[in-house]
Amino acid sequence: MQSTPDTLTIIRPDDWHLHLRDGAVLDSVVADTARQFARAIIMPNLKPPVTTTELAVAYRDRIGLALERAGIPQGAFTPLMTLYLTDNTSAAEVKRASQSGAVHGIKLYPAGATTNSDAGVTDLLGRCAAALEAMQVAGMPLLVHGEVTDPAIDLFDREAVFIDRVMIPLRRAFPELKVVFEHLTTRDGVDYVRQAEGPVAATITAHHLLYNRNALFQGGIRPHWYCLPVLKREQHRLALLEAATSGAGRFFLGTDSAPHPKGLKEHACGCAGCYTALHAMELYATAFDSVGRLDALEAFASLNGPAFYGLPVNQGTLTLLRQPYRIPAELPMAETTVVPLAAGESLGWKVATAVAAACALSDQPMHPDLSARTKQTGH
Ligand SMILES: NC(=O)N[C@@H](CC(=O)O)C(=O)O
Ligand SMILES: [Zn+2]
Ligand SMILES: [Zn+2]
Repeated sequence: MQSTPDTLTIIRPDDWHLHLRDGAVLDSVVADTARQFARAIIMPNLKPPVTTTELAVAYRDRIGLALERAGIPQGAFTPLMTLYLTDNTSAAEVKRASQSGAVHGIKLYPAGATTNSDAGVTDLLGRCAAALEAMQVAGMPLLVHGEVTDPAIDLFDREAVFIDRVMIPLRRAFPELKVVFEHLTTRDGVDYVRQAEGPVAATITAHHLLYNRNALFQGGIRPHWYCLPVLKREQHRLALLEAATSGAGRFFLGTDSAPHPKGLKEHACGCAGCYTALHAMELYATAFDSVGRLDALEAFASLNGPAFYGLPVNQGTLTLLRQPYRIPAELPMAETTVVPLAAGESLGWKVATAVAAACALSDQPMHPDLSARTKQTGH
C-alpha cells in the first residue's frame, strides 16, 4: 500500500460476491466490474440457476465473450464461478465442480429468501448432507445467504435467527467445512463470525457500511436502497464498519452488486438489489475514510479474500484519488436502464488507474468502446 493525503494505491482488489446477470446487460455489468476488480465470485442465481459444473463453465464462457466485446484485455479479469445448491445437488456434482478448477464455491439460498431463490434449499442438513460432506472433503467453500425464510420471523431479525437455526447446527455437523457468511448485516453476524471455530469468513457490502435503514425512508420510500438482507439499524452498521476496518482476516469485500431494471425497482413490489459495480471502490474508500482507516482498505479488498479462498494475491495496483466524484443518475444497459446506488450524490474518492492498470497487465491498449462508456458514465 502507498498513500499520500490525497492518493491511495492498493494491490488490485477482488469482489467476493457479485451478480453479473446474463444476456444483454452482461456486457455493461462485466465492464463496470473489470474496471476495478481483477476477479469476482460470480453468483449463480440466474433463471434457471447454475446448478451444474457444465452450466457454470458455459456461463463462464459467456462472460468471457462479454469481456471481449467490452474490450477488457485477456487475463485482466477472471470470473470465479459458483454453483447453486439445491436439495438435489449430489456428491458427484461437488466432486466434478471441485476438479473443474472453474468453480470456487457453492451457494446456499434458503428457498424463497431472495431474488431468484425459488429453487433453493428447503432443509439444509436434512437434504444436503451428502453434498456438504463432499464439499468439506474437497475444501469447496459453502457461500451462504444467511437469512431464515420463516414468515413468522421479523424481516430485520432473519440474519440473527439464521445463526441459531442454521449456522450453529451446520458448523457442528461439518466443522471443517469452509463457510462464507455472505453480505453480513448485523452486529450478531459480526460477533458470530469473529468467535466461530473453524474456517468461517464473511463478505461485507459497501452499502451496509455506508447506510442504515433510515436510508430506505429518507424523504419518502426509496427503492434503490432496498436489498436483501435489508439495511439495519445504525448500531449494526457501526459493528460492520468496525469489523471491516479491523484488519481481521475473516472479513473481506463482496459488493453484492445486483442490477435490476429501473422499472422493476420503482414498482409497487420493487426488486431487492443495489447496483454498485460501477463505483464500488469509491463507496468502500468513502466508508473507510469516514473512520480514518484507509490504511485497512487493502487487507479488506485485496488480501483477506484470496487468503481464505487459497488463491494468489493479484498483481497490479488500483489507485484512488481524493477527488469529488458525482455518481451518474442512471446507466443505460442494453435495452434497459439501471439506477446506481446513491445516484446523483457525490463521493470524496475516485478510482484513477483501474483501466490503465488492467491494460498494463496485458500490454494492450484500452478499447475505444470502453473509453466511450467511461466518459458517458462519468468514470
Ligand atoms: N442482494 C439482493 O438484494 N439481491 C440479489 C440476491 C441476493 O444476494 O440475495 C439479487 O440477485 O438481486
Ligand atoms: Zn443474498
Ligand atoms: Zn447477492
